[in-house]
Amino acid sequence: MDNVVELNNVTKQFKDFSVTDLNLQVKRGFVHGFIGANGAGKSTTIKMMMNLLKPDAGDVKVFGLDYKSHEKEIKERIGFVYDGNVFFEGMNLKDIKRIVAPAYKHWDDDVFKKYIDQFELPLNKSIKRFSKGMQMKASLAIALSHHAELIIMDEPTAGLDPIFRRELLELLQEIMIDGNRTIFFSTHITTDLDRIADYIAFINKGQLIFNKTIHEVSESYAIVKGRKELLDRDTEKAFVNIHQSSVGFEALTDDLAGAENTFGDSAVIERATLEDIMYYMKGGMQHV
Ligand SMILES: Nc1ncnc2c1ncn2[C@@H]1O[C@H](COP(=O)(O)OP(=O)(O)OP(=O)(O)O)[C@@H](O)[C@H]1O
Repeated sequence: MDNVVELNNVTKQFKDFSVTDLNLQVKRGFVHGFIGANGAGKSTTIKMMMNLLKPDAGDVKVFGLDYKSHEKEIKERIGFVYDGNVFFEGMNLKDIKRIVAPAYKHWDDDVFKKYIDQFELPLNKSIKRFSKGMQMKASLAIALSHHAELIIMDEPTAGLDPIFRRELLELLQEIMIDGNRTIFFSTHITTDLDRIADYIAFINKGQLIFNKTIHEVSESYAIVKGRKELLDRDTEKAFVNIHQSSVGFEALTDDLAGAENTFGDSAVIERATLEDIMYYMKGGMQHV
């Protein structure tokens, strides 16, 4: 199984924040969700994947190639989707197509037309008058029209209404059917991932906490709830983080089987959602 993206020991240092020694592989043919709280380093990481930001150390490989000698080839094979000012402000989709199409070897006018119709996008309206959802659709239509093998999206569902969010997720599922495409997208709306992601990478304060299949995540992480007496030096080792009250505790474990062994029926053990994991990982020891 080959990796379409490989980040090896990647570090980027800003004044008050750093992404540190990041190792991340994205496998071909899967939907990979990238989660983390606000400011965790998702956009910074994605920008390094896109060569919009240079790492201070480590290396980035996309399709097994590096940007130094293969930038054009890599960019041709990636569709980068985000809602910001992707295009020149005053332009409409017709103008943009005229400029963008010749830049891609595999541009397909029929596919472009198909998505413009499907997304009900006006060709003659200035992009700056598009809503957030329309900008996202326009950006996605372009990525799909040049047959991008890897679609990278930075927060594609943020700020979208629930109906369009669901439509977008369905569309992403549809475009995965041929088996050769890969989607990597960041989000903090973790419920989106339950629907479509195969892999989840979780970044916290600039450090990668895990990169696992969604199945592995649900087989390893759990919330344990019980009486305070159950906690001692040994049993506490099972937990990533514990929230205590005067009588009881709730804690996150990354070793579901171990916790079941330790606590048996004396505690309530529930599968942890991605939101639970993000929440418990955010701080140090806390009290409820
Ligand atoms: N060019 C820059 N110079 C200095 N600091 C930066 C720069 N870009 C990002 N940062 C800082 O890096 C941190 C991580 O930002 P980043 O945008 O990667 O987070 P994020 O996980 O994408 O967050 P969000 O979900 O809020 O978009 C933030 O504290 C941000 O202020």
